Amino acid sequence: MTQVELDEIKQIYQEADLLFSSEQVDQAINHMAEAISASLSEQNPVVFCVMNGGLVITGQLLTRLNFPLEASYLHATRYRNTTSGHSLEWKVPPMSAFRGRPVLIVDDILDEGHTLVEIMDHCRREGASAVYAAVLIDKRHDRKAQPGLKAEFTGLEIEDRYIFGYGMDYKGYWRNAPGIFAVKGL
Ligand SMILES: O=P(O)(O)OC[C@H]1O[C@H](OP(=O)(O)OP(=O)(O)O)[C@H](O)[C@@H]1O
Ligand SMILES: Nc1nc2[nH]cnc2c(=O)[nH]1
Repeated sequence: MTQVELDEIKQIYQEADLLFSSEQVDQAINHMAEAISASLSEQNPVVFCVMNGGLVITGQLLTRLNFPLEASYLHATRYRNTTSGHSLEWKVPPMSAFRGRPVLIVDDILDEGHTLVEIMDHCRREGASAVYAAVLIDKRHDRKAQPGLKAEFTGLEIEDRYIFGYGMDYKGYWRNAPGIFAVKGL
């Protein structure tokens, strides 16, 4: 990456709109953890982090889930560090056995939802006894892969803008941003 490109990355952060502070996100994650615990604490689930974007929300959720579960990951990408979606590319299939067990898929964002639908279908085909999804963010628009598509557990809803922070990237950067930010003009 050139200095000019790195300067653009810094400028994106400086000019971005803060949609949710880290305190607000923290509260939302607490609520998600309570709802997930109420549904799954007796189910012995396998929890899959969807890399890369799911990294932060999965880590922050896991320490709030105080019941027996196994944590693992899978890696699928549709945006490939750009700001528009393509077909889903599987980089790593689910890395733990889950046949006959409930599965919880954890990701940062349900945007159009093609990513989650494909991952959940895959888990069902491979024999999960039930498949649940938890997403930190649900984006409000009418381009969902299926009308009315929702995750079982959702942290926050946002307007239809391109966002970064808490695992979500801008051109591969700012997954570490401590809040949910919208890119100026997008
Ligand atoms: O609902 P959709 O429109 O399918 O988009 C949501 C997906 O897009 C992002 O992943 P991305 O493909 O950018 O890969 P990443 O996890 O490496 O950022 C995000 O982490 C979700 O997995
Ligand atoms: N970083 C990021 N990734 C996404 N994947 C789908 N929608 C988005 C978004 O708004 N931001």
